[in-house]
Parts: sequence; C-alpha cells; structure tokens
Amino acid sequence: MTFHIGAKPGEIAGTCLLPGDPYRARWAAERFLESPRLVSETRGMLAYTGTWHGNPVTLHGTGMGMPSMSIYANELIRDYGARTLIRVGSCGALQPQIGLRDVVLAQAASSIGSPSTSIFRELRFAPVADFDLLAKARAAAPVPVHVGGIFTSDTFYDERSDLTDQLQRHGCLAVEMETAELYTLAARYQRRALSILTVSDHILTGAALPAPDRETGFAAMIEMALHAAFAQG
Ligand SMILES: O=P(O)(O)O[C@H]1O[C@H](CO)[C@@H](O)[C@H]1O
Ligand SMILES: O=c1cc[nH]c(=O)[nH]1
Repeated sequence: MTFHIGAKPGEIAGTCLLPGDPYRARWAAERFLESPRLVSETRGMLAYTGTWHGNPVTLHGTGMGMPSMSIYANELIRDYGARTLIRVGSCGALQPQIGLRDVVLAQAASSIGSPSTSIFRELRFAPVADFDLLAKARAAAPVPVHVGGIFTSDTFYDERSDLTDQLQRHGCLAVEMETAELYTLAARYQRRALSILTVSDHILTGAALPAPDRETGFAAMIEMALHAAFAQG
C-alpha cells in the first residue's frame, strides 16, 4: 500500500495501462483481461490486475492533469516496480486530416510546464516516447493512426487561441493533459512509456464524441497498447 494506491505488494503488474478515467480502467480490464481483479480503489481511482494471453497487466486510472498522473506514475514505478507504462487516453485533434476515433501516438509532448519543470531550471527538457513501444503500437493499429508531437496542457478550457494557432502551425497533432509528465518520469527512472490517444473531439470543428463513447468506445487503442507491450522482436 502507498499513500494513494491500496494494492498489496505483488498485486501491480510490471506492465500498466493508464487511462485518465477510472471507469475506462474497469471497462478495459473486464473486456480484455483474463481473471481481472480489483486491486485498488483508493479515492475511487480504480485499478485492476489480470492477464492478457498469460501476461500480467494492470489497468490503473490516473485522473486528469499532470499533477494527478505524477502521483500515480511515481508510486507505480517507485513502490510497485512498474516497468512499462502506457497511457490510454483521449485527446482533442489539432490538424484537419485527423478524424474522430482516429488514434494519435505521441512521439513527443510539448508543454508550458510540468510538475518536473522546477527541477530542470533553465533546461527545456524534451519528453519523448519509447521508440520500440511506439513502433510496435503503430504496427498493431486497426484504425487510422497518426504519429507525431502533441501538446500536454494544464487546462481543458483554454483561453489562448494564439497558442492553439502556434501549435497547429508547428504540426502539433493533438492536445491532452498528462503525457509530458509521464514521459519525463519514465526518462528519470529508465522505464518504457508511450501515450496512445483516441481522438474524442476536434478543436478545429468542435465535433465531439458523447461521454459513453469516451468511457467505453476505445477498444482499438487498448489492443494496440497490449500488442505493443508484449509483441516479440
Ligand atoms: O480521457 P483521459 O485519459 O482522461 O484524457 C483526457 O481527458 C481529460 C479531459 O477531459 C484529460 O485527462 C485529458 O488528458
Ligand atoms: O485534454 C483534452 C482531452 C480531450 N480533448 C480535448 O480537447 N482536450
């Protein structure tokens, strides 16, 4: 048990899939894992451990935003020994060629600041994905997939239209709220990390998926995450 996770030692797998939404953790565990078992529900942040094709996997919610992701990723890595951390999240598309339900693989994550910014001082650290995980996820994609940079925001309701313009102009694919800190922690502790993001809304058009789809409609990215984590070669 840690400050924020109720699982006993040995109840968290080395491979963790990390949705922001705890109900997505429950849905994905029940749909994809063999013998899923609830191992933590501290503060309602559901975590399930089971197996996929015999391989141990934990699905753990992270909540929204980098401070929340930072708490769970730190404890999963430092206290439970997680080695492969794959965010399975939603995002808003920033480019016209990207459609609702497409998948974005976050090769790198820009941000204005993250919980780690203060330790870097003047350094602008560039948080990047694990290349092997990224390549394997792309190879397993059953839906249109886009690979490139994303923006990890501290706000959902952003008043900065000038910032959106600059992100679009510089080819940023999508916006979400956790990846920059996840990649930074993975670098710090020499772990493997990737963010696989399903497009839930389009920043340019305002089109959006309804809430039930965001909770349960994201099977393709869960399959990609599991294949990326366990594919050989
Ligand atoms: O669907 P999740 O994984 O929570 O991801 C996105 O959705 C939330 C905002 O609605 C933020 O956490 C953002 O990163
Ligand atoms: O952070 C997020 C996540 C999904 N969609 C958005 O527009 N922003």
